[in-house]
Amino acid sequence: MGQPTISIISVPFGYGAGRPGSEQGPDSILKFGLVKKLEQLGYDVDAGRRIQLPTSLTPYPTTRMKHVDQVMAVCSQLAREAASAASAGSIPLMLGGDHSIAMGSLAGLSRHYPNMGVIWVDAHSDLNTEITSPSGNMHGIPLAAALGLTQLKLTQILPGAVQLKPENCVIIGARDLDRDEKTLIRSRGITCFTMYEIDRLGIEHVVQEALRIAGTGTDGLHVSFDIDSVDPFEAPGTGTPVRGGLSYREAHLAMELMSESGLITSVDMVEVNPSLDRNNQTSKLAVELLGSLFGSRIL
Ligand SMILES: NC(=[NH2+])NCCC[C@H](N)C(=O)O
Ligand SMILES: [Mn+2]
Ligand SMILES: [Mn+2]
Repeated sequence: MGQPTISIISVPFGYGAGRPGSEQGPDSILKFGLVKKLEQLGYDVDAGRRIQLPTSLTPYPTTRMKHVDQVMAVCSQLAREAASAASAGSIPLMLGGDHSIAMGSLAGLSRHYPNMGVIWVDAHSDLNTEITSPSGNMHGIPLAAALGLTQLKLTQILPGAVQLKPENCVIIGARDLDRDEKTLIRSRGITCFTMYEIDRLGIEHVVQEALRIAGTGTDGLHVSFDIDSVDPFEAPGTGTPVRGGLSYREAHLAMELMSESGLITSVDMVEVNPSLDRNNQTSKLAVELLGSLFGSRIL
């Protein structure tokens, strides 16, 4: 049986973050050999899709949030690409860019997988709203938006998009949550394996649980991987680093286990910021981790 096609969608967009540089993420990840790595694993790779910020933008109602029009324009285009790649039967792999682009991924994918599960690997929960965001940065709201908790709706990004159900959504690696995010996690019953649970239960148990929760009774399983989930010692090239993150092996094992499940239907790799990196360590790590997620093994 042949491997499916992986459709890489580059999203060189960083206005959702508080500091520039993540727009260089896709080119850097590609430069460090992602396509070759995936081809060696036996996939057909289509790496030609690239989302650009259009020159004319539809103005959206202004809120405290920064660059909403730009985020919406990019996410709308991305949503169309992701939906078309998924309906063509391939695995969409979105290279960010900051994490606001996940709203585009999820809007598009949800049209193809209306009962989708999501595993959100991140130091943060990205569950702020236009009201609660302490920063006004759009990369702090995408999970809340996908759950229908923000004023901005996925259907404004792509007609026909379907919002996520909280019971199909699991966060792994959290260690920097804002007060209102904590309240939301509890009140909506979102499963959140913080670093505390990872320390106590081990990453294997946590990932197996996540796969069970987000992968049971769902019709697709999306992994949204924010590189800041990994400890800044291993992944310094990111805009909002937080100490106490996943170790190098924990991150790889999480990817290996998700790969072995055979459940993953789409992936975001976001928040790689080459301008903050040390010797391209973070871009190279992103390539390696995607290798593990798509079947690379030690032996
Ligand atoms: N995708 C990210 N790196 N998000 C960081 C969010 C930080 C903070 N919670 C905020 O809303 O501003
Ligand atoms: Mn994030
Ligand atoms: Mn983050």
